[in-house]
Amino acid sequence: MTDDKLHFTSNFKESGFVFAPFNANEKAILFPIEKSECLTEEIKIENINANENTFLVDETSKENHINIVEKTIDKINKSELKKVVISRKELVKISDFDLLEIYKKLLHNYKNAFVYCWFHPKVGLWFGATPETLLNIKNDDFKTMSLAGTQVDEGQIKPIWKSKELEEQQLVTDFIEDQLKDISTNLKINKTETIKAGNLLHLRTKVEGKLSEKSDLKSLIRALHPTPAVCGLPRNLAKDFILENENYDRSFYTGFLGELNLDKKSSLFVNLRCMAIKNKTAAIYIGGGITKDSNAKNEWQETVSKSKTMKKVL
Ligand SMILES: C=C(O[C@@H]1C=C(C(=O)O)C=C[C@H]1O)C(=O)O
Repeated sequence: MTDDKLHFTSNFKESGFVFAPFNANEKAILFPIEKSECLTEEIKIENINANENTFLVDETSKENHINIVEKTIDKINKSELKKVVISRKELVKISDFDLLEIYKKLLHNYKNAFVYCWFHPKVGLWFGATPETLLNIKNDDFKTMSLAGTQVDEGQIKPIWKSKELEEQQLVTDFIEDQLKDISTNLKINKTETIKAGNLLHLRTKVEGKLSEKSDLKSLIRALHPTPAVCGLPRNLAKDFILENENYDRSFYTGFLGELNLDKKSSLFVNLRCMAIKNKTAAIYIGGGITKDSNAKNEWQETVSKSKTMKKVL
């Protein structure tokens, strides 16, 4: 960027790079294309040190997370809530911080993720390696996905998914279909498949369609974000529950980021497997979907597994 001012999107008709928070009522930051300089550089990623550090479990965070997950399961059993994504933030001290080294390690380790490093002097420094596309759109043809359900990749040839994960992911697919049916045509829901994201496996269903003439990019983004992959169902109830109970600010985690209206294309990703760096401390953000069939200890373990995506490069 050619200045350090904060710019925001107003209607998603602007061009540039967008960085949007989880809370869709808050403004999305824009690096406007007319104030940006695009440089391309090839990054060599050989000689990557593959040492894995060990990180101690913070027992207080563990207890807090288990408590809030139990409260969420209870709420789901007693209300019309079907799913809520509960997350937490874990602080990790970094001894020798090297921006380029971290970025190279992310690229090296997560070949099929959208790997990014984002900085604004008034907001801070973020890194991520996300497996989830919010939206790819060219002219009016768009692609999105339903991504949910998690298990650790132990090299299993044909992973077996329990009904909890299958149902949880189906909720996301049904939500996406429902949200898109009035603003699109030619909607196609593909077969559900297993994908690998770092040390984890997820269930993914690709969805594609054509944006209706009477609709626009803003309504498409609003229809999708936040999906129940990162928020819950019903969306507004889940969002209120998250804002009241998570006890911390998700800020840009589970928001979205990417290129907006460049050459008639937008490529937006859900901000997952990410961290914000401040004062030699990384704040790693991790969460998971809670349904009536969740087990609080397993949900804690799932966030520990997800945190390894970022810990591996620190
Ligand atoms: C919320 C996160 O991931 C999301 C939740 C998942 C789940 O509950 O199984 C799986 C993939 C993502 O949609 C995260 O990584 O922090």
